[in-house]
Amino acid sequence: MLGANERRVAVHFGAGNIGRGFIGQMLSRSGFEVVFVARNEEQVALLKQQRQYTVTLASEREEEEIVRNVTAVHIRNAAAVKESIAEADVVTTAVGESALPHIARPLAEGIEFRLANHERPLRIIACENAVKGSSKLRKWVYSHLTEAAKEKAERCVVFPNAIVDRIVPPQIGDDTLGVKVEPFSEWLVEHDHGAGREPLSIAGVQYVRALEPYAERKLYTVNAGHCCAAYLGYLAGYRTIPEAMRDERIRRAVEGVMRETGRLLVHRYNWNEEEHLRYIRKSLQRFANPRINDKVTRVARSPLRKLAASDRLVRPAVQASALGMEIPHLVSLISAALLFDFDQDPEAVRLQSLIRDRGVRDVIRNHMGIHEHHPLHYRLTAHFEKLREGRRER
Ligand SMILES: NC(=O)C1=CN([C@@H]2O[C@H](COP(=O)(O)OP(=O)(O)OC[C@H]3O[C@@H](n4cnc5c(N)ncnc54)[C@H](O)[C@@H]3O)[C@@H](O)[C@H]2O)C=CC1
Ligand SMILES: O=P(O)(O)OC[C@H]1O[C@](O)(CO)[C@@H](O)[C@@H]1O
Repeated sequence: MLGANERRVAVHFGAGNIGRGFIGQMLSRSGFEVVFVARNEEQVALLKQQRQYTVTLASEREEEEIVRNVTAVHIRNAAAVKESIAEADVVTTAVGESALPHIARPLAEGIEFRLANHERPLRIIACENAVKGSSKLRKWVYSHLTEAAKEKAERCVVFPNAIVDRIVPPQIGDDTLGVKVEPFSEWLVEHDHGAGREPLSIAGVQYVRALEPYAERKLYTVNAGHCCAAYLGYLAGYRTIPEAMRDERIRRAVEGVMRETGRLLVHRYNWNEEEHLRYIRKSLQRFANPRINDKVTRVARSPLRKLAASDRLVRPAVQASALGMEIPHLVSLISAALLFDFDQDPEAVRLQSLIRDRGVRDVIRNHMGIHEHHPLHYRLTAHFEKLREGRRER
């Protein structure tokens, strides 16, 4: 892919599951030297020392790939972070949506340093489960830039939005850097007109002119369906997603949610129904993969983020309801999400304290943005109460 003396550098913020298990792997495959910016001291030391790690597929043959030409710098090593950004052709992130504001300052300092030296094009791609994650990151980064740097950045730095899809659960075992991942993967990036150049060639990346339909397809199908297995699985007492998916009642509910959002998507984008059904079936297969030991509490994590008006649950429910579509499975799923009370998840603890202190109607109105006069408000409240009662009686 590269000329003999050509060196290409990618800086990736967050050496976690998707960072090592997907983004780092693809960047390394494409011939980039990958510099992880991480906050875990042990990981930084190991990446610097070993310069490689192994990605194993959760498939029958458990194929392995060595991801080479990687290194790391600690997020607090400001000078090293700046220098890496100055050299980079692309910067990616997978730190979690809520951590984006925290990496904005080091990123902005790196951009200022870079722009003082040269104006080569730079792409910054947030690979988070977030609606328009790169645009949000751009706003935070710009809040730290001087006016002069902003002006230069307008000319040569772009923030194309992206979606990434691969199930990568937290890793178990002794290999601190190794990652086990599902065989499926998808990485879609908005075509970056901004810098006025050819999009950067990265293995596994598909460039699209309009990201929104794909983003909604992923959010409303894979993410909503996966959540359904997690929240219903949690209430039923299952530990892992594959265990929950073996419960026929839950499997049917997961499929029901994806069919409801599917009707909405097919209507909105005029898609071929059969093709979308194949996507749903593929998602069901992915969730049930017995080789992925994925805990229900991981997939259910951060319920306040997942219950936000713009996210995977409320947004399709409100859109479908506006079109007069029946959505009983989505209503059950959202009600189950409101009952997620895992005490090691800070957002679940906060959610439960909001419900306790202010009542569920307040959460539905103020957090989820569904007002009392909306038909969904009553249905959600009633279903939540029914589920809560059933749980008390058990
Ligand atoms: N794991 C998965 O299956 C998928 C995850 N995603 C998205 O990718 C993002 C990351 O998810 P995971 O990899 O699962 O989480 P993770 O917790 O394994 O990785 C996040 C990493 O970011 C690091 N981090 C957080 N704040 C930081 C900071 N200020 N500076 C430097 N590093 C920082 C953490 O130390 C951690 O290593 C999330 O937005 C998630 O929604 C998207 C698709 C699939
Ligand atoms: O829970 P989050 O942070 O949105 O991200 C993880 C989700 O994204 C996925 O990886 C799908 O790409 C699922 O594993 C999971 O539902």
